[in-house]
Amino acid sequence: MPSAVGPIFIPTIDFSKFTQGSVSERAECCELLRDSLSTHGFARVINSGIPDEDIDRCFQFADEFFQMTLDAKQRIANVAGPTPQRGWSHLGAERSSSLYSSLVKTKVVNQRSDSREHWDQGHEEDTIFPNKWPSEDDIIGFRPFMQSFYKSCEGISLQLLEALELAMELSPMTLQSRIHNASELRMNHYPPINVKSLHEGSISRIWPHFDLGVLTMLWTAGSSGLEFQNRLDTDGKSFIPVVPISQYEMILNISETLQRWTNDVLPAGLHQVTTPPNLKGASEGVIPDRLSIAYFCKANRETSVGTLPSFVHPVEGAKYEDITALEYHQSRLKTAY
Ligand SMILES: O=C(O)CCC(=O)C(=O)O
Ligand SMILES: [Fe+2]
Repeated sequence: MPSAVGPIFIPTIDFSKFTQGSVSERAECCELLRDSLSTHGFARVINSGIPDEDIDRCFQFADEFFQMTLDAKQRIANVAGPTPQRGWSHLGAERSSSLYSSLVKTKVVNQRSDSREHWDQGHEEDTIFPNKWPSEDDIIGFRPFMQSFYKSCEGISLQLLEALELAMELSPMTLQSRIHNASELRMNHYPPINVKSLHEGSISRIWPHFDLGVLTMLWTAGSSGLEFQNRLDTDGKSFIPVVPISQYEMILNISETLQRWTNDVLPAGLHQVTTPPNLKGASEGVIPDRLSIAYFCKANRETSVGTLPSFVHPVEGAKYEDITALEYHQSRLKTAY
């Protein structure tokens, strides 16, 4: 089912064709996924396999979480720095613009901040970087629900990787076997903001950036503002607004690790959250609150994020050196604080 995104058509991919379809539907789904991801850096997916009511519930919890008192949030504050993020990060804590400028080695534009607070959660069995849970008195039922939502996302992310392995004719488990315990679930809250403040240029909801992991699965409850770099544009300066066709649509993007593993065959999708299309030309007005949920499927910490043997170019070799995922993430994250 094609859907319009500005002048560019991005197919909406029905993932149930992969999980429940015939042999030919499965193959077609894998190809659509690979083509959308390799052309645009992202794909639009429906019927991901997460029940709609769980997505609704997760957004309700996100709403409750960010409405907790400042004290309750501060008790579970993330310690800013290069270690995997856990707990609550205050408005503007992470600077996505520095994350990007450090990668492409452009000069950091000072004072560019993100008008966003967020919550990060790791794998339950991660004893090195344990989760920081709010108390049951502050938010009832949050922990068991979020633990089970994380597990559902983990299962879907492995199915998506399996589909990519098939589409790219990789040996089974090439990608899946490299994922274990380091993925992260994030909830973002963007408070209401004046259009004027966004247009002025020092604040964005989130500045253009790449995610660090392998793949990101994102839900935005149908709200707009998310944009991906338009790669079909010759100077690469324009962005494609992504307005979901339903509140359950999942936006899938390629992140830095998969770009490295595939030696740039699947380049990461540059994205940002900014003024929604209907307010682009406005000089006045307030953009309402926005919530999003992102599951960052990440490589196992000890796994190399260097080019995988099957992607090493026969003449030019590997573009990306062997370095563990933990070292890589830490070197990247320290630029964002
Ligand atoms: O809120 C969104 O739509 C995108 C969030 C995002 O890019 C991120 O958390 O890395
Ligand atoms: Fe992102």
